Amino acid sequence: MGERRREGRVKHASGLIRALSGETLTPPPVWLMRQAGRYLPEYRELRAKAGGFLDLCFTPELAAEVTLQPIRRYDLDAAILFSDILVVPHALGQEVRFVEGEGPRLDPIADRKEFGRLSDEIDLGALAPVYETVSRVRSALDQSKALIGFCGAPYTVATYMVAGRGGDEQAPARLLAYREPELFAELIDRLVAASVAHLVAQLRAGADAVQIFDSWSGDLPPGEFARWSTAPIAEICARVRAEVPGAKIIAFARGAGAKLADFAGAVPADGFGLATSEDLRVARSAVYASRALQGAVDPIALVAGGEALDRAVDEVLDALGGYPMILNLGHGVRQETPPEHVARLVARVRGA
Ligand SMILES: Cc1c2[nH]c(c1CCC(=O)O)Cc1[nH]c(c(CCC(=O)O)c1C)Cc1[nH]c(c(CCC(=O)O)c1C)Cc1[nH]c(c(C)c1CCC(=O)O)C2
Repeated sequence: MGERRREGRVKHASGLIRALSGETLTPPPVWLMRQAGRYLPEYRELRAKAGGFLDLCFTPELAAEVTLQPIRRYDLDAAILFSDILVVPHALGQEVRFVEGEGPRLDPIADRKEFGRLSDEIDLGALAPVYETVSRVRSALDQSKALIGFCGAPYTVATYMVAGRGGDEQAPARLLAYREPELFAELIDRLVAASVAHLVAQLRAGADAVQIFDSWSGDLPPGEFARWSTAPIAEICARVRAEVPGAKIIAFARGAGAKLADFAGAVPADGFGLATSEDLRVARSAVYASRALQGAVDPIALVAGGEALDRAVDEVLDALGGYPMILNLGHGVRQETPPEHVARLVARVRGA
């Protein structure tokens, strides 16, 4: 077989997938949580035409365009599917609305009777436009770039399903977990199964990796964290891999802090996301050296820009460099971020 022909058949792995396979790359691959969104003028323009936020998520042509906007502008190493973690409760039959300027609103699930209204299984047909978006983006994206699919972790999604809203409203879910642990466990199990199905569908549609976002579990005390965050996420990883062997997975338990060592010991993910507040050197020593760490530039340093941003990037590169890493923020890009600061961050990472 000629050299040329062989080359043509080899799929060259992107930097993100190589880092998730345990390679140390200098410079590391870079992408940002919430890299698409309201800080970008081209997003706001398209959003104004799309109607509601969920309409945008469920219109493949537009959702694919929004996914690609930050790649065109910044040449990032990975695109993340434009969707939301709350499409899962939607596909389980819970009413989900996005109220302009206020965030998500759901019909809260406070007791067994309300839990009984949920579907037993996720309706993947209702999410067909999401998987079509994945395959459109994968065809449009250069092979050197990875496409990341995602879901919310069961605990984080449950906080929205129980409270009916976001923000600092995790108390209703925590109360339910203490008062009716069997009911809460059933809700978490329902979400584990739904998350596995949703992630497998994204991987089969062309996603190269998936990230599990646990935005709120960091606040839990260790015993509750082990039960409602670590165990369900570990189960999702194992069940996804049973259906898609070799699937690449990033687990982001935001603000796990000292709980990270046990979390990373129990969760068989390829990479672990770190929040802004983590001590990165402590985190590095707490996780097997072959697993990639991802993070954790302060999104507020990205708003500030200038030399403060350069320093924030350098500190992350110094703390996580020399091992497999992915440069990201410690949480999503904020709406007030000047778009040119993202270009500065990418240039700094690449040593330009
Ligand atoms: C908790 C959570 C949600 N959604 C998500 C999380 C986990 C990560 C985190 O902690 O931020 C995850 C998410 N949400 C969105 C993405 C798309 C991909 C990306 O660019 O990262 C991802 C990965 C788009 C979005 N999801 C949402 C928007 C804004 C919608 C708009 O344009 O009006 C976007 C771009 C809406 C959303 N969706 C959610 C909230 C609380 C809100 C309202 C707050 C806000 O508006 O920022 C739930």
